[in-house]
Amino acid sequence: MSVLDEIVEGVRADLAVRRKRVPEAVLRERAAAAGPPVDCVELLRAGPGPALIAEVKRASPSKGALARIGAPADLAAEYTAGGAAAVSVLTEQRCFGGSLDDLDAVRARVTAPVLRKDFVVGAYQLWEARAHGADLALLMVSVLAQPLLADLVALATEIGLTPLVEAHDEAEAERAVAAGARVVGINARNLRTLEVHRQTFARVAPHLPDGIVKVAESGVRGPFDVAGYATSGADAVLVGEALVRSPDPRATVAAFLAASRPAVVGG
Ligand SMILES: O=C(O)c1ccccc1NCC(=O)[C@H](O)[C@H](O)COP(=O)(O)O
Repeated sequence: MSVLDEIVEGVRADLAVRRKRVPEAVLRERAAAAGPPVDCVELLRAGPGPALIAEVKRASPSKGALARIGAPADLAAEYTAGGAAAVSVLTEQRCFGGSLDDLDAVRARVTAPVLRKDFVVGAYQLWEARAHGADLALLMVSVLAQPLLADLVALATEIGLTPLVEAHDEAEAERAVAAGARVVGINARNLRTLEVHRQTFARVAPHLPDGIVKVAESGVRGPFDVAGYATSGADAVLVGEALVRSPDPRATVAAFLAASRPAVVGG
């Protein structure tokens, strides 16, 4: 069984417990009462350089524990003070140490759009995301059969979430677009081997039609990697580890953004 298969198996088990505790009908009511979501499509490509999506990530299967994040809301506030356009919150518990409590805390603190980053396998988790105030939700092509992927893209959009549809290669990128995605993430991390190949974005992005918002995900170690993704045409870059390990996340976000902005002549 691959790492991804193991993660998804755990997600399904945890989901079964939550479904019993909180019926979908309750989530739907809470989703209706949640604040209005932000349409993130335009926001992510507002430019001049790529937008930065800063991630609250406590741990990962590839690296184990990454950072003690006592107050995810404080971290998110530092991210947005540094210029992050959106905050990603990993809510998967077993491998990433995240939770819906983290999502709630971040939502309550920042006005920037919040991405629920998890391994979504069905509609329940989208209702959950909206009920907890998320504006975006991750959908992974590698986890979902095509008809379900298309259904979830449609449902997410209908209930006010912007789906960030994640692909790892050209075939998955094609499936993301066919499913109706307007925002496609290209993840440099092979989720079966956990190896990171930063050149994946430059290879796959040109296969996406104009008008699709292109998000480069994973593998940023420093400003040079953000600049590299910008040069390859990324509208947005999603960064986790480098930010949660930083002693000054606000300054690191600002430095990453500065590295990818076109120089201002005479400014
Ligand atoms: O991060 C992992 O090890 C990982 C393993 C298996 C599935 C998903 C995983 N990460 C999720 C992500 O996509 C990243 O958290 C995100 O792109 C940020 O990556 P990074 O900046 O490299 O922390």
